[in-house]
Amino acid sequence: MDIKISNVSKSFEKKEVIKDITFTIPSGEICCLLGPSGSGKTTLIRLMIGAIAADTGHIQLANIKMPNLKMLKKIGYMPQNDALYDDLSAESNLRFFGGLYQLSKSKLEQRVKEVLELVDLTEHRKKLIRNFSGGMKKRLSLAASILHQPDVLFLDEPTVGIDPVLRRTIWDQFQEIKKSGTTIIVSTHVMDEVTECDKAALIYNGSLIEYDSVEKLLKKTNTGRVEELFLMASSRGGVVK
Ligand SMILES: Nc1ncnc2c1ncn2[C@@H]1O[C@H](COP(=O)(O)OP(=O)(O)OP(=O)(O)O)[C@@H](O)[C@H]1O
Repeated sequence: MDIKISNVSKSFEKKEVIKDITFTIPSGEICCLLGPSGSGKTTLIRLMIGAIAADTGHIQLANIKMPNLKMLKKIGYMPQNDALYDDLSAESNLRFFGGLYQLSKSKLEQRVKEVLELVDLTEHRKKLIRNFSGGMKKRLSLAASILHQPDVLFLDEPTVGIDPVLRRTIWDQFQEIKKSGTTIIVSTHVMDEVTECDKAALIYNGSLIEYDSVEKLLKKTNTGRVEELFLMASSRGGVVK
């Protein structure tokens, strides 16, 4: 499912936090959103999933204008802060989310089993979330976001607080999900994650300052190093043409 963002602007309390952004994410690609804290990445994701509406411009997922309730079943969203129920077990959390997506009972049980295996939490499925570590919560959030096999998956800083070994495992899972044709949008501050992506959108102070394949963006830098992309995203003046 491709995503077209056309001249989108959004203000909160008269402060414009997304400024006339236009770009298209092709179907089946992984696109990362890079930018310093407060640059507007989460707001852009919330606009794309239809959680909030743009003030001007529009967003289309597979040619359907957002927000659109019917699209919810096709979207997976892993928020920055885990939206899990502390007093429920891992599998009860998944069943709850599966109910929201209106999966049939048999499909739900099959998917709960599959996603728990994928994120390596099968043996912890009966544990309450309040007894989970941060990394386990992240993995369960990921499992919840892919339970209904979405066509497009939005991941807001999915590996914050996760050790490098687990991060590698999680990225292997993203690459597997991509192979099934799912489009993935991920916001990140982690250097090595950028090279896992097909394209990168550099966002600074609510504006899109660069959008291209990671390969081409790296060629535009002086050093060819990912660090420089972060510097580009952190300072408009740092853009190398
Ligand atoms: N609901 C809201 N009401 C008012 N201001 C908001 C709201 N949501 C976001 N903002 C403001 O919009 C700007 C962009 O925030 P956003 O969370 O999108 O940035 P971000 O790039 O995701 O940051 P981070 O990397 O720290 O998560 C910030 O100045 C933030 O304070």
